[in-house]
Amino acid sequence: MSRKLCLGVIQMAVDEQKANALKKAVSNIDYLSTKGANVVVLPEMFNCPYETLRFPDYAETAGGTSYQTMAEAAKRNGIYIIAGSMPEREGTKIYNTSFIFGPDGNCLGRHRKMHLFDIDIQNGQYFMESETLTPGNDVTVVDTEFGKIGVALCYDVRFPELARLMTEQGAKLLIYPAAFNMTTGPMHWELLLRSRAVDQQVFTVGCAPARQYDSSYISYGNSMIVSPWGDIMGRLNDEEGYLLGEIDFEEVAHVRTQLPVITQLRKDLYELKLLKESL
Ligand SMILES: NC(=O)CC(=O)C(=O)O
Repeated sequence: MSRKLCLGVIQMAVDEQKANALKKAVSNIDYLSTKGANVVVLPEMFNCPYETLRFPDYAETAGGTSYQTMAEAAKRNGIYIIAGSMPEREGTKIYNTSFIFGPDGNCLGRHRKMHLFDIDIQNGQYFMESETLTPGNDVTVVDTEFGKIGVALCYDVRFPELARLMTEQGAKLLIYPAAFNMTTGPMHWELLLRSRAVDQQVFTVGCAPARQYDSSYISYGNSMIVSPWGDIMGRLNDEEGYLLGEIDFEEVAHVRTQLPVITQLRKDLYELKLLKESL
């Protein structure tokens, strides 16, 4: 019998001063830990403006200041931290990376955004992450005392294949640190998080920065937690704030027993294959 998990979701505004962003993230983490959170999630690029040309300036190697600050916060509070994402430098490459820390402060896993956000919408949002970023190649599922958690980033939520691969690896909660915008957010954010929850029969979580109208990329906000039935368990608006939600992993089995789409997959007719284990 698994224990219920108390999930904390932090929707914070971006601060261009990295030291301030880290301070704000830590004080929110500490606060949610006092409220009982076992797992705390931060938004995509929580320590950096969401602008491709600034990623190189803000990038750090794994083990850098931002990484250490998150590891220490996890250990001090004895909780799991899904550290949103940050620009990660390795050699000449920069990735959009989410580091995941356990209650002992050790890094349990790392997700490098697999699908880069390269879009150009008429009269709407333009963004080209590939101008400065390299995509990751690995599916990320980490084991916790509560059960397995899958982590992917923002645009990754649009790819049901990745959600299915995480689910096939046993994830019952899919966490997406993200930063949808004012073009795609109103159209697709809720739809995608609820779709991934329903098609994989898992909990899904989207954690976004708060909306700032004076920034070059305006986040939609609306961080939310969705149940395996597709119900919205908690949702913020556009301002800074947090969500606390109870995640009962037993609920996944409960839903799948009543509506057994996962076991009804026609694997005799089609399959989804991971072609490369790791690059
Ligand atoms: N910012 C993203 O990666 C994705 C996004 O905003 C969208 O898919 O829309």
